[in-house]
Amino acid sequence: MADLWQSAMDHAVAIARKAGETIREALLNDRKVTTKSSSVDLVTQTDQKVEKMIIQSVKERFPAHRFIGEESVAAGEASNLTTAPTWIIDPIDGTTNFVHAFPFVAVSIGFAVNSQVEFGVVYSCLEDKMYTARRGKGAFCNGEPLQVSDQTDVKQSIIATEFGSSRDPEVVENIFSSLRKILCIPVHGVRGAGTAAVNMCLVASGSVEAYYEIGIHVWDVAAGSLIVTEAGGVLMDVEGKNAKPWLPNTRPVGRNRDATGSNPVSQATKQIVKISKTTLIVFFFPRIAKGVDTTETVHEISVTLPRKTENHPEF
Ligand SMILES: O=P(O)(O)O[C@H]1[C@H](O)[C@@H](O)[C@H](O)[C@@H](O)[C@@H]1O
Ligand SMILES: [Mg+2]
Repeated sequence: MADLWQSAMDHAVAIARKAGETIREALLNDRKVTTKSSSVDLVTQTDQKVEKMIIQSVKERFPAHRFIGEESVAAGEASNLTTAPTWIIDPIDGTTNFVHAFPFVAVSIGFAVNSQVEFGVVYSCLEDKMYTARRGKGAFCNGEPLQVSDQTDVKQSIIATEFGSSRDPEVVENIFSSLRKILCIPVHGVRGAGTAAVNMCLVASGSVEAYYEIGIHVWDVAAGSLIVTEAGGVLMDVEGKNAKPWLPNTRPVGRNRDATGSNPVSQATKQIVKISKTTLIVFFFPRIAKGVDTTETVHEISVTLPRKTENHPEF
């Protein structure tokens, strides 16, 4: 049977490549930087230009499709995922890298129908690496199949993470408290490419065993989530259930907090230490909405294990 979404996926790959060219050209010129939610949450005209270019081109080809784009949401558009075919776009994932010419910058395009990601495309444009995944058909980098690491000892692992763009002391404290616990497992190392999408592709490639981040958006992870799962990884929430990080507002953090009266980040870290004996991890803390304190809105943790399992271990 013909694949209903293959032509959309082909279009996503082509437009991501074109966007990458625009980004590479822009790197040769001055980059005008402004800020969004904080003084370290950067945006450039290239982010906006690339997003417009992608949306325009998709609209011409697929006029009924919908969009959630990082810069459109920043400009005031709603970030609602319905059952309709929806393109979830981060035109430049790793804007801070782009501003500083740090060499990991990605175009991330996820495509969801009925709240399920059908394909994901992450183009790491300075490395010229095109990561793709189609639901049920595997994950690839430049056409080569991807497989997550088969390492099962967290003490032999590299964990990827990012520090995010909040400098709120409580958020920073949470980040360091998690990091300290992870380093002291101990793990071989902690790394960060500066882009959530590339970090997830590094999990899919088996270059790092796990990735976690506090305060992430749907456009950062929509494409990467499918690339990870199609490469054999798993996304899990705090309770060890399959997480769907592309769905906003799945579980308010307030409940996690209220349940135990303690910080969800340290709870999560305890669980990681628990599960680290047999598994490796990715966990996210998606932000629910703009302008809401991350420490209050941390609501979900996803975990990636090196091997896909139907029944996740009990935590
Ligand atoms: O570069 P953008 O698209 O702003 O995405 C970044 C995200 O906002 C940060 O929280 C993360 O730390 C980065 O890894 C993302 O890539
Ligand atoms: Mg971005």
